[in-house]
Amino acid sequence: MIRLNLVREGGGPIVVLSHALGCDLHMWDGAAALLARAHSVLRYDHRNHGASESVAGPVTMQDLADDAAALIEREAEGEPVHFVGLSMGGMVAQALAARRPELLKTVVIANSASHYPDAAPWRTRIETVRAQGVAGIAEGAVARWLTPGYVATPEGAAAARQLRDMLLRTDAAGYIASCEAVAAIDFRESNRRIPVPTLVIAGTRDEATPPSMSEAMVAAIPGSRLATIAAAHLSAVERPEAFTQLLVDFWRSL
Ligand SMILES: O=C(O)CC1=CCC(=O)O1
Repeated sequence: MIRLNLVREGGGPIVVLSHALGCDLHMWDGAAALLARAHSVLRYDHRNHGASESVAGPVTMQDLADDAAALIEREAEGEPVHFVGLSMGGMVAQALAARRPELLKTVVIANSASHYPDAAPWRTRIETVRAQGVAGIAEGAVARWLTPGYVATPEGAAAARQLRDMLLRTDAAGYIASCEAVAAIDFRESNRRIPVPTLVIAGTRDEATPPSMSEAMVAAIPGSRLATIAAAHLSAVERPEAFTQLLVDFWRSL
């Protein structure tokens, strides 16, 4: 079993937070503080990210979902959890919900995709990281993550700096392996078999995973709902109050 770094805070129903590519569990600092008022919030670093174990060699999204399943089995001790994944975390959520639904009470897939019709941008990104390290893609990544208007505020500028530092701490080989896993996803069929109540969240200003990708997931996942947030790719960072309110409203509505 891969050793995953985790933080657990608060008390109540368990909410597991799964972060984006090139981030770590601190991506959730704002949202976790709000959720921990009434929930037991468990956030973790994916393998090859943050303070979790680095594993040499290729990785698939199913490997990341298996890591999350092992974590839930150990930490939740049989209690199904609310699983919230953003971007790559949302891809883990899709894999987990199709293969291990018994572990989940609900699933939230935010700013994510079920498939990339064109893998060429991922090949370019991988080549850039091979040549220049993660620093070579840092500026572009942060520009996709937050809206310029938010970054122009003192709070947004601090968030942008924190995210950039997070990305720069990510090991290049682990980042490349994760990009390969992201580029290869195809949940278009398995999403039709997700039996868990599902909320899909789209950022209206998200150019990395535009709202059309969220609409495609909602069309595939039985009974799923779509909500939108006026934010770029890391909606939970830019709008933590709006993001967590959507989660709470969704859970209350069931
Ligand atoms: O890094 C990006 O540009 C967008 C992204 C796709 C999957 C993920 O986690 O982030």
